[in-house]
Amino acid sequence: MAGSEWASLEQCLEKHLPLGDLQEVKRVLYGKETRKLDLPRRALEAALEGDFELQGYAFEAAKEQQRRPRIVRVGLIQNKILLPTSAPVAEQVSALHRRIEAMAEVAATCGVNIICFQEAWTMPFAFCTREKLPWTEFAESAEDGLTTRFCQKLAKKHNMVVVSPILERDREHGGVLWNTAVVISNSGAVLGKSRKNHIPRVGDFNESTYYMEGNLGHPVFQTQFGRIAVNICYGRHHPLNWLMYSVNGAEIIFNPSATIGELSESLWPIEARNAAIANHCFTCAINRVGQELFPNEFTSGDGKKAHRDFGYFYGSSYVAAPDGSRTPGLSRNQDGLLVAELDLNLCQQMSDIWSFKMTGRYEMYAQELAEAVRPNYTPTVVREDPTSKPACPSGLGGEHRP
Ligand SMILES: NC(=O)NCCC(=O)O
Repeated sequence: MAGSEWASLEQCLEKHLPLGDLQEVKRVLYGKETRKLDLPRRALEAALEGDFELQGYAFEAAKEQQRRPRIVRVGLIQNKILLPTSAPVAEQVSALHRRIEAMAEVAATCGVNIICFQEAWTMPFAFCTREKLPWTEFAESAEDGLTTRFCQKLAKKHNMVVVSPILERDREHGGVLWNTAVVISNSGAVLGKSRKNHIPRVGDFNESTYYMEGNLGHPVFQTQFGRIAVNICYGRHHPLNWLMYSVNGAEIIFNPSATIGELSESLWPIEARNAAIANHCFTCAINRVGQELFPNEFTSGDGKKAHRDFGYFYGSSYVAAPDGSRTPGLSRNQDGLLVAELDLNLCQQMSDIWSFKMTGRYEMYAQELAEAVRPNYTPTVVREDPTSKPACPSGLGGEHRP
C-alpha cells in the first residue's frame, strides 16, 4: 500500500502515458475536461511559501436564455496535523487554527465563496485508540465554541461561507458528543449544523465508542451562494444519505472525510462522483493527509501486532459535477487547497437531460422500504415450485424423452 512516496494517480498518468493516450484515459476517468483556473499570482506565491498545493478548475454549463449563470467558487482544504498527538490539546488546536487561517486567506484571494475543511479538522483522528482522554477534550460547542468563533471571524472577514466539521460537545443534552459540521454564513452568523448520520464499524474507525448516529436528518442550508449540505465521511457509502440531501434541494454536497488507503482508496474516486451524477448536484470530497502517530499502542482486532498509527490518509480531495465530470485530485501527500468554480445551472440542465428525479419511482421505494424494515417482513423472492412439472419444450408435444 503506497504511503507518501506516491504523489497521485494524476502525476503517475502524466508521467507515463503518451499525450494521445493520456487524453483518452482522462476522458474516460474524469469526464468532460475542466478548465484550469487562472489563479492570482499572489495566491500561488502564498501557497508556495506556505508549503501547500493550490489548484483551480472551472466546470462549464450551457448558456441559458432565461437564467443568468449561477457562478460560485468553492474551496476544499486538506491537511496534515501539525503537532505531535502528545502535545497539549490547546496547542494542537491553536496550531491547526493558524494553518487553516493562512490557507483560508489564500482561498479568499482566489475568490472562494464557500470553504469546507476536513472531518474533525481541529484534532488528530484519534478514534482508533478507543481512549477517552485526552481526545474528548477536543470537543467543542457547535454554537459558540472556540473553533466556531474562529470560523465566524474568518467568514465575516472574507465574506465566505465556512463549513467547519468538528467534534461537538452538546451542552444542552448532557454534554454528549457528536460528529458535526457547523455551517457559518458569510455574514458571520451560525446558520446551523449537520451531524454525521452513519457511524463506521469498520477497521480502526472506532467512532461508535465516542458518539452516536446523527439525529438531525438531512438539513440543507440556503446560503447567499447556493443551497449546500454536508454528508460526513462514512455517509458517502450510503446512496440514500446523498439522496435525502438532494431531495431537500442541495445543489452542492460537501463530504468532509478522514479515510485511509488500505480501506477505501479504490472507492474514493467513485462514490462522491457517482453521487453527483445520481443526484444532479455537485459533490466535494475532502480527505485528510499523512500519518498520525498516537502515544499508546492499540490493536485492530485482527490478530496483528499492536501499533500506534491509523494507516495512511491519502488526501486526493476533488470536486465532481452533475454531468459526471470531475477535477483532478489534490495530491496524496501534501496539504492543499482546491478551488473549483461551479455554475449551479448545470444541476437543472443535467436533471432535464437525465431526469433521475422524474424517473426515480420514490413512492414505490418508500412503500417497499416501509414494508422491508418491519420485523415480520418476508423478502419478495420468487422460487421455482418443486412440485410443479417441467414445462414441455415447444414443438415436441407430450412428454419430452431424451
Ligand atoms: N471517518 C470515517 O467515517 N471513516 C470511515 C472509513 C471510510 O468511510 O472510508
